[in-house]
Amino acid sequence: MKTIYPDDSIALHTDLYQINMMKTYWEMGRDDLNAVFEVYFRKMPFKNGYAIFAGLERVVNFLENLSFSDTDIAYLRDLGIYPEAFLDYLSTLKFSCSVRSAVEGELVFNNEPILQVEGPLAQCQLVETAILNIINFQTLIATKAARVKSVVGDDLVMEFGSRRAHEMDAAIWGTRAAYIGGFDATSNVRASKIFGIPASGTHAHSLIQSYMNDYDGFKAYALTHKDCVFLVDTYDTLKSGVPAAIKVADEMGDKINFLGVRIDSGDMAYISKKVRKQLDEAGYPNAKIYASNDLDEATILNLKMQRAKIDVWGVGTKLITAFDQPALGAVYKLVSIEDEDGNMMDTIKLSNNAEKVSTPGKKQVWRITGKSDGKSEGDYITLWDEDPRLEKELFMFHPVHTFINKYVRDFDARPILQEIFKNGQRVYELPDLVQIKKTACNNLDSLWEEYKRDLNPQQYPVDLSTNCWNHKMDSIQAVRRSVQEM
Ligand SMILES: Nc1ncnc2c1ncn2[C@@H]1O[C@H](COP(=O)(O)OP(=O)(O)OP(=O)(O)O)[C@@H](O)[C@H]1O
Ligand SMILES: O=P(O)(O)OC[C@H]1O[C@H](OP(=O)(O)OP(=O)(O)O)[C@H](O)[C@@H]1O
Ligand SMILES: O=C(O)c1cccnc1
Repeated sequence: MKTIYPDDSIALHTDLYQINMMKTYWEMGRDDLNAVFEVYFRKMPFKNGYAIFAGLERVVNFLENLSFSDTDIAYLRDLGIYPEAFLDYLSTLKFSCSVRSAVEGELVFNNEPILQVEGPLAQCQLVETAILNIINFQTLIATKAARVKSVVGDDLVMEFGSRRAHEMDAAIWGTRAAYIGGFDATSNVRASKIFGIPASGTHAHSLIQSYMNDYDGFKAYALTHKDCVFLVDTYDTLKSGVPAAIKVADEMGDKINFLGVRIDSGDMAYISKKVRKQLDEAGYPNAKIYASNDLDEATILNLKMQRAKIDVWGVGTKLITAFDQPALGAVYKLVSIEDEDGNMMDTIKLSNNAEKVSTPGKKQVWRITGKSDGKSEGDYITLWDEDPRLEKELFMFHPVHTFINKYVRDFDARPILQEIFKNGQRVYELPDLVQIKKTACNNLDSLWEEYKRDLNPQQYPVDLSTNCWNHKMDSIQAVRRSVQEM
């Protein structure tokens, strides 16, 4: 019979193979070797020109609470594959790694480290799954949200996705990521309570259906609420919904704030123009038109092109499920490991595809901006102990097509990976969510327009320092030699 374990700690939020590798490391006396792993993704999500990093707060929560509970150990014992001494080792395990990461709201790009974990090999291995789980999802949704925000401009955009999200965690953390990426409010009350995101909402078709007609439904809502946005498309938007909304607004006068109407079906360009006219003619030029119905950045842009008279956008399914690209594909790779003599040995993963060959060694990413205009020149990946701020001139070149290159002078260089944990102790204070949202917005301001456009943006340069590039070439040669010698 299945054993019931009364609690659900998060230490087991990992893949079984991580624990199996931990066992190998532990039995072979390698669990404490110092290791460096880096997180990066290979392709820009949605073919976008940038991604917005999100998820660090949850990663921090996870790492700060990382320890195996009694029932975790009991469960692992019940699997019958781990000896008692190994279970004892797990039960006393305390997170002692150092973590460096991009901060939330930072712009990040493909093929650069966005988070780095350094510490005992076994621990680094254990945390991979949760870190990727969190960063992959939240960064994806923040980026999708930024794409939507880029087309709505100054219009308000509300997150409506909870009912279609991939379960409750995705609704909550996806909403937070959407807020970071530029959304203004959410319909999810719990996300609003937890994170302080403004809550916002209209009403559903069921309210109108329960009264069997628009007028009675709107009237009932108006008698029970000050702020009113009426959903006008249940039966017939132009013949019934909007006239009923106007009638109720007229009757209620100052007793309500008639904020506007929502349309949720039909040709929203055509209908919104007609609705605008009806509202204006009835003396409600300030009543806003809200729209929802499977919206995404492409549909919104198209509706704007058709001069749809929509003021507020509700976006659910296609945002929260990252409909057109359901996974970011970030990976977590070992880049350096201590040998038996205590020296750090950098590691590489080869591939026939040049873009897929990993870059060995512990690295830092520097955002290079022009001193005069603060605009981005590109990202510059160095080995950890290099500091481009000490250089007068940088030679920046494409890591695969090296003939694409430039010299940069009069630049500022800002390190992207910040110290978050030092030997298991958090040294980074988590910023307020509003501050994170502002950071994302300011970062986007410093990015040239050509990287920000929705369709076919220019590829943002992510270059390797000469030292980093030489080190990679030497490592490739060394591996090839050792393979030939076998
Ligand atoms: N003028 C428009 N231009 C481009 N896309 C639009 C326009 N109007 C609506 N859409 C989008 O077209 C998609 C489908 O709309 P469609 O009218 O087929 O469905 P619907 O109105 O929801 O149908 P139903 O009446 O059964 O609810 C939605 O994603 C909607 O956002
Ligand atoms: O289309 P999305 O971007 O996912 O936005 C959320 C959708 O959820 C609601 O529809 P639903 O049919 O679930 O409920 P309703 O009865 O309120 O229309 C709402 O009317 C939106 O259409
Ligand atoms: O408040 C709304 O209008 C709303 C909320 C969730 C989903 N769709 C619409």
